[in-house]
Amino acid sequence: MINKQLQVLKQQHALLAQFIIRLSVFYQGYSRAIDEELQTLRSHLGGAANFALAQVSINKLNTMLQEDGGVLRRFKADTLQSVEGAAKALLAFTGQDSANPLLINTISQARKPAESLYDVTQLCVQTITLYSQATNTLSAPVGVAVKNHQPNQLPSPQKLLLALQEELIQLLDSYQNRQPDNLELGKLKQKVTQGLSNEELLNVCLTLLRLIVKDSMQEAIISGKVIQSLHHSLGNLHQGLSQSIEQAHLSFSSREEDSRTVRKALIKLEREVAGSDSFSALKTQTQQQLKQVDNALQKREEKDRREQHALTEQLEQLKAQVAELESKTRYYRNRLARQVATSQTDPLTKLPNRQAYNEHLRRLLNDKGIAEQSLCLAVVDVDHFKSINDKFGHAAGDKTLQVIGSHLRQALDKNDFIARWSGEEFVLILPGLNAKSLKQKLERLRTRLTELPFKFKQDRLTVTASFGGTCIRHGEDPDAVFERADSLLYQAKRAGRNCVVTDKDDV
Ligand SMILES: Nc1nc2c(ncn2[C@@H]2O[C@H](COP(=O)(O)OP(=O)(O)OP(=O)(O)O)[C@@H](O)[C@H]2O)c(=O)[nH]1
Repeated sequence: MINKQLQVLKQQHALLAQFIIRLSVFYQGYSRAIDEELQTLRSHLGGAANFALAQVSINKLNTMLQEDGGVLRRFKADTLQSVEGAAKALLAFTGQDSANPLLINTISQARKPAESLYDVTQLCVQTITLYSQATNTLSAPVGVAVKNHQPNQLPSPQKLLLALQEELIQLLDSYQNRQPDNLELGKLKQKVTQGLSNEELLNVCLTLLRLIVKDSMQEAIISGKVIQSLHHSLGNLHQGLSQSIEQAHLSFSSREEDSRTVRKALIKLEREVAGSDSFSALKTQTQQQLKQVDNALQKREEKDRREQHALTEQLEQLKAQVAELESKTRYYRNRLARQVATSQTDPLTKLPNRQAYNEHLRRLLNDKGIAEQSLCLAVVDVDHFKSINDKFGHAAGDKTLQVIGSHLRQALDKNDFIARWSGEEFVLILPGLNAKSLKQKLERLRTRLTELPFKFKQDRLTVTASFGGTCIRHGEDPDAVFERADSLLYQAKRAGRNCVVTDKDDV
């Protein structure tokens, strides 16, 4: 019986020793004091076991674990709070899509009390993953960064870089349009579209800036020359006119002088007639005086002829100078008109650009007649456009944009306005519509677009677009209207694309 009891005790002792070894392995490295105490306990229980000392050691361990339990609970709560804070900061800083399941899961888990340390560790790992996703997105080259369509939730640095990229492409396009043989511009555009690191992007900005400065200097020199030449022509014209006026004065004085001579001869004749008593003497004197008058009149006639000739010549000269001036101002006016047209036209699609859109909308809003009727705005964005570029090349993408742009323009009414906003995005200004007719009109445009027969290499493809449309409210800021239309477009994208979302739609 005692043997059996001894046997059981030995087994329990071995089990306890094994448990303590496992516990030591588990806790190894957690706390030096606990590590050492567990080692002491193991030595008390090994060989000829000393249970009294083992009990002392167990009591010490008990107290240590109790204290550590409290520390651990506080640590767990603090860590959960930090994880939640970090996830929220991540959301606010990078504007990560709030629909990101990992982010939502992390925030909601961090709000609950953790069951174990493993939960906390897992949460920390999740948060680190989110951070690394965010830093990857932020440091991705601009061209390959995925465009987030929710305008208000775009990560700000990324939003900035995308906007910069779009601006650069537009600028490069307009310069390429003016300087089609400039190979450097072509290369720069290719680089920007393919995606650049921040440093490369800065270099492109710098190159473009130099180009713009050079161009403006040239423009200034040309304008200076034109103004100088206009000034010169005006000077000539002024001189010619002054000469004509001076000539007219001289001619007037000389005419007066001649008239005086004739008048004198006539008075003299009159006196001689009155004082003469001999008919033959009177005849002789009269003949002499008349000869003098005739001479004076002949001289006058001759002078008149000369003056007439000089005047005609001067007038011819003035006419030529005025014609030259006219042609110079016409040239300069046309040049300016061309510059304005170029600066307001998108070089790829030949549609009005963003600047033209801003001016057109401002004009409409200031025009009382139009402002009183309903004015609507729509933003159109080609769906999955990137995949066209990726599959068929950038040139095919360009062609697609040209076809879509010209198709949309043709499908619009006379008073409607279309501009290329940027990339694959167009903006429409549609007067005289209400919410219902706006929706119908956009639906018609959307359907007609899907019917366009696109052929890429051998593939026949349907290209679709998403539409966001809204009516301008009285006195509303144009930027706010655009933002609203853009966020409706975003809803259309989220609803699966190839659809129209207007103000009162529930998606
Ligand atoms: N060929 C060409 N591509 C352009 C031009 N401007 C912008 N892009 C490209 O258009 C693509 C737009 O891609 P995303 O913003 O991801 O949009 P998407 O692929 O249309 O997708 P969703 O809008 O979400 O349906 C980017 O790859 C740009 O590089 C351009 O003038 N010509």
